[in-house]
Amino acid sequence: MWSVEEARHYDRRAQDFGVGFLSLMEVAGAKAAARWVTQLPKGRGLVLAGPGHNGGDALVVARYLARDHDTDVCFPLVEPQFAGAKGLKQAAIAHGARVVEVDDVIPSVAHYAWVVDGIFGTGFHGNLDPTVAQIFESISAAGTAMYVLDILSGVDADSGAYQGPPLAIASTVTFGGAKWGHFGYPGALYTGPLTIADIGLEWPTNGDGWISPKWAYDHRPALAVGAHKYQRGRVAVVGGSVAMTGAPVMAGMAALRAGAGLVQLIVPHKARRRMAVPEPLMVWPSTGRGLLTTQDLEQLMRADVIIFGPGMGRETGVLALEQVVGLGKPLIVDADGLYWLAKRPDLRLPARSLLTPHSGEMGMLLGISAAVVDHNRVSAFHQAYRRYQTTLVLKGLYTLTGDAQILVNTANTPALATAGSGDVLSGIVAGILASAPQMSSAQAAALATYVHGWSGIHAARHHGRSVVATDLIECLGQAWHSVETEEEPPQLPQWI
Ligand SMILES: NC(=O)C1=CN([C@@H]2O[C@H](COP(=O)(O)OP(=O)(O)OC[C@H]3O[C@@H](n4cnc5c(N)ncnc54)[C@H](OP(=O)(O)O)[C@@H]3O)[C@@H](O)[C@H]2O)[C@@H](O)CC1
Ligand SMILES: [K+]
Repeated sequence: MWSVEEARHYDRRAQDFGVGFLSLMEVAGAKAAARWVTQLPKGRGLVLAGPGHNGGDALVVARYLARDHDTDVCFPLVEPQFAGAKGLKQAAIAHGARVVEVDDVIPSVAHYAWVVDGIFGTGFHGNLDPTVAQIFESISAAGTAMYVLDILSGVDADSGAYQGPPLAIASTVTFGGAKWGHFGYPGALYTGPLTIADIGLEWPTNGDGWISPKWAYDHRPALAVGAHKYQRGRVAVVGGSVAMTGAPVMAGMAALRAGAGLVQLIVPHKARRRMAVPEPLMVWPSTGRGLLTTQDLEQLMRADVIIFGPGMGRETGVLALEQVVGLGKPLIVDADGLYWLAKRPDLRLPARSLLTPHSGEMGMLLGISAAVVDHNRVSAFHQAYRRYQTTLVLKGLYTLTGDAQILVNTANTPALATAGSGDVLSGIVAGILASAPQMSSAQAAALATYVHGWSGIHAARHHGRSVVATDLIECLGQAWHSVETEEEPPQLPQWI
């Protein structure tokens, strides 16, 4: 995973070794063209080439595609200026590409069967140029399939910010490494299936990346053979309120299915009376009214991992949070627990703890809006890590997990955006942490997020658009199977 600065760094390193940018561009363009040549829709296509190196990639692509497809090339701004660009243009023409004027293209964009976007890549900054915006509006209206070089023009490659119209992206081929913008908002919506072309640059060493099937397989905890339920790890869920009785139950059931040997819910006694508790869960009604009693704390001392927050509500909680932190057990602060933590950012969480916010809760933790979080999720993540010094899971279309190093979850599906889904996730993390004492919270966070995503994928296969959170719990067995068999999630980026 690369920032723009890192992409430039590896680019410069290649030049230092004497690998010129024209050779890099040639490999990049040739690999992108090879990826697309057999999958392009039938009919004449348009290659849009910008003023920089992204435009150079586009000229290489045009040369390869023109041999099999009717290919027009248009320069919406100016032709690429770098040394050698004229030659690339002439070569594309010699292979059959036709250069067309932008004024002729704008009214006729709808006639093209496909469009290659090589206007801007990592060098984009500021606002989308009006001419480009106009072309994109026409492509958007026509719904034409777009094939993107590196990253969609107008998307900030570091954050994923994008102001242009919605476009149908058939494929993105990026070079050397994926960029954060491919997984940000709304950039992730305009990436489509992502392919990373190895163009001979060095491998990134920053440790950021995504969760691959092999990573998940290698990190799955082994079931302790012959262990009894106490040895498989004990989870306590502190949460629930009269209005929200389901959340701790879902977290608890998910923890069991994720590997915990025993799960106990610690809920207000008034809430207990309204709860339907499945048999495998134990319940401890608390009479503490916002403060945990000595007996509650005795119960909690027996747990290996504590989840704090599901269904807790926002009437009381800050004192109980202080008490739970004081126990020194690995703590998963979720849902309303995060609301209370935001009021006490000075609290230092015990080792192996983690926070599982969505954008809104992350905003609360940082004192900013959800929109500001989503504007640059990676930056918000780093900021929260600096402030709370603990492992984080920032939930979303592409969930980010980790600490100083971030892993992106690739087993994601829109089906996960349903009430209770977060409770299931915190249960899975707790189940993994409790049953695998050797595992770090960052590893458990990544694995849990991946398993949760797979549950969503399986649940969506069974229930289509009607997935509810309890389906995610039902599908956990299949999710673990996908981990065991190293199945590839549908959105996994591919290397070529
Ligand atoms: N990493 C690697 O090793 C490899 C990278 N490769 C490729 O290089 C790409 C990066 O190339 P790049 O640096 O030339 O930047 P690119 O995105 O083409 O655009 C810069 C041009 O756009 C202009 N411009 C910017 N914003 C604008 C705006 N709002 N409105 C109008 N104009 C605007 C900007 O103008 P300026 O900032 O100078 O004013 C400049 O002229 C990368 O994405 C990949 O495709 C491959 O070749 C293989 C090796
Ligand atoms: K592009």
